[in-house]
Amino acid sequence: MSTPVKVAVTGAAGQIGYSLLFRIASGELLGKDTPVELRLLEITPALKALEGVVMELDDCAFPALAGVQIGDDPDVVFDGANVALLVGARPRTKGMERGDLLEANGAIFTAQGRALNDHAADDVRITVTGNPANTNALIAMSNAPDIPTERFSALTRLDHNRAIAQLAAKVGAPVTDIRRMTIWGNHSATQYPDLFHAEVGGRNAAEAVGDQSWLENTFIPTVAKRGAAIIEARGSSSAASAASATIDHTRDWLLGSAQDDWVSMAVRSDGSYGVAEGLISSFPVTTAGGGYEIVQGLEIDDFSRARIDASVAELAEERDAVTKLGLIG
Ligand SMILES: NC(=O)C1=CN([C@@H]2O[C@H](COP(=O)(O)OP(=O)(O)OC[C@H]3O[C@@H](n4cnc5c(N)ncnc54)[C@H](O)[C@@H]3O)[C@@H](O)[C@H]2O)C=CC1
Ligand SMILES: O=C([O-])CC(=O)C(=O)O
Repeated sequence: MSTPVKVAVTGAAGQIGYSLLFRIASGELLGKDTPVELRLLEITPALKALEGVVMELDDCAFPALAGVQIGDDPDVVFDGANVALLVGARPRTKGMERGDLLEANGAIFTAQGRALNDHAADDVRITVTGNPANTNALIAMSNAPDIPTERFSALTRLDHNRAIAQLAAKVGAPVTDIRRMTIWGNHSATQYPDLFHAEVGGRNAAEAVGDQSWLENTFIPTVAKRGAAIIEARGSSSAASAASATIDHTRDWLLGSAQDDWVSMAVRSDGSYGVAEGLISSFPVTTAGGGYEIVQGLEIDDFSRARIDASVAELAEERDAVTKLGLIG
């Protein structure tokens, strides 16, 4: 058997962790033939619960699971990590926006950015799921000067998957018919799910829908506010779907995404589409060989421009707020 890939997961005893760990261990992240060593980080009071989760992982006798280590010290848990899934953070509750978590969760990502910088493997790739995900990724990246900036990403794949599901239901097509969905901007209520470049069975999705009012007044708010709707219905924030999207995002990044399609990832802006350089903003990207490229050359009309700009403005505000808090230099 080859050397196990070390996959670190933070917040491993939480709701998302409870779904995510089992899917990684069963081979859904890296394939059933790639051995995985899990490195699980929690805060000290949650270690006992985490021990219980590890007992359950043992009890699954997953063939690809080569080992599990747990701990509360990121310097130890991240040692040699090839992949880091930063999930651990306080989730929002009813009535909060994700941005309300900036201060509470920001401190976590300074410490974890530093620990990754000093201890992770040279090829580490980092996915931030913990909210506010884009700005937490920015904080981690800013505190890890030795890790190339393109190794940091934040999760907007859940929004992307939600947008696919809503569109598929509207046009009565299977989700497999939908390609080239894009989420632009922040993983927040300002995000812009874009139907003008998406396709249904090869046809432009906005044309296939043929209903600008639905697109504007139903589709965009439904996708953008889906997280709040789940909290309202379930009493706690989305977990299994967030774990599933974390797998989709990271698997596609590591192993490559489908030809003739693209995925949405929040990555460091290089200035593409007028998004201020340095912000972690969601773009359409293609992935191959463990890297990504922002899809270039899409025409952005005034409707889309205004929505992208609004979400990017919010990201700039979040960046300014965490700069004031001293979380980034
Ligand atoms: N980007 C996205 O699409 C989504 C993001 N989320 C976010 O993911 C995060 C986790 O959500 P849940 O698992 O539901 O929350 P949870 O509260 O069930 O679990 C979070 C876990 O993180 C742990 N934790 C807190 N501080 C930590 C630290 N410094 N190091 C390691 N672990 C730490 C907690 O002890 C807890 O076990 C939240 O911020 C939530 O808002 C949730 C859904 C979707
Ligand atoms: O809405 C929340 O707080 C959790 C989340 O990020 C989502 O479900 O998209």
